[in-house]
Amino acid sequence: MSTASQPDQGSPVLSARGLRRDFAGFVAVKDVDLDVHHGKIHALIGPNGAGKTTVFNLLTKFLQPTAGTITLAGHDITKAAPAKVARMGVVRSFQISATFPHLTVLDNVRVALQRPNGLATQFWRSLSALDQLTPKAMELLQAVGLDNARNRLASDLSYGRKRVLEIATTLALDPKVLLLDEPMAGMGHEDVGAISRLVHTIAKDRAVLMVEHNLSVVADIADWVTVLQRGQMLAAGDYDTVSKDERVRIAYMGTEHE
Ligand SMILES: Nc1ncnc2c1ncn2[C@@H]1O[C@H](COP(=O)(O)OP(=O)(O)OP(=O)(O)O)[C@@H](O)[C@H]1O
Repeated sequence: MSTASQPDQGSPVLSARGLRRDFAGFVAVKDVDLDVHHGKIHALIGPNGAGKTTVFNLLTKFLQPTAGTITLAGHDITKAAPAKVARMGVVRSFQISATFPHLTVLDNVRVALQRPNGLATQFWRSLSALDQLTPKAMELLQAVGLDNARNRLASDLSYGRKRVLEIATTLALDPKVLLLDEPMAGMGHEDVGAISRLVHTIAKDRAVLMVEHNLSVVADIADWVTVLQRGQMLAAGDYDTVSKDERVRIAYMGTEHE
């Protein structure tokens, strides 16, 4: 498709062209082009099995593409290792398991701040070294609205606030591109509103690529939407445009969204 580019946005931070991934002869992702821009939210949507997670894994280099190119700020990262890509600022938010349930909210963020690349927690630093990270950790907790819960154990937080903490630990890595994998999954109505506002705020300072099944959230906050079906791009454009696309309507027909 030729609709990957968003008009008048300047150069994309993260860009993929002709992305393809085969698994033992099965083509999970084919001919995918997408651009993720600073200050914008790009949503990747599509029915189950459409290839969204595979695209995420390709962009973060957890999977090597069978074909295609990926560039970050103009540098070709197609063959770069996951740790390098993370160090260059492409950070994927893993789900709640990325936080430590028996640490406090503050300690979770302090530990995240001492990680060099977000892929592994290194050995613990001394307490005094962690103390130096407290002001920055508090700044992050304030930004996401968790400062009043700083001394609570992560395991005691509500589901929605655990997701917020998880986002805070991801922000500790100061990503240029933040990839969010279904940030609203399992959320109640109130939490969806809060996380949507948070993602919207976060995207002011970075590029966000988000896989999200909740289409009203996509309608509210996504600047650009790519629709995948059976591994291929079905449509790309702003939400109004893609939601009116007959092929997209058919792809979603029979689901709760249409
Ligand atoms: N490691 C793998 N080996 C073989 N097939 C795979 C592998 N990973 C993904 N697939 C297949 O690739 C296709 C796309 O899967 P993927 O998980 O990327 O879709 P998705 O859009 O994220 O789906 P969902 O919304 O259900 O999470 C599916 O048919 C899946 O079975």
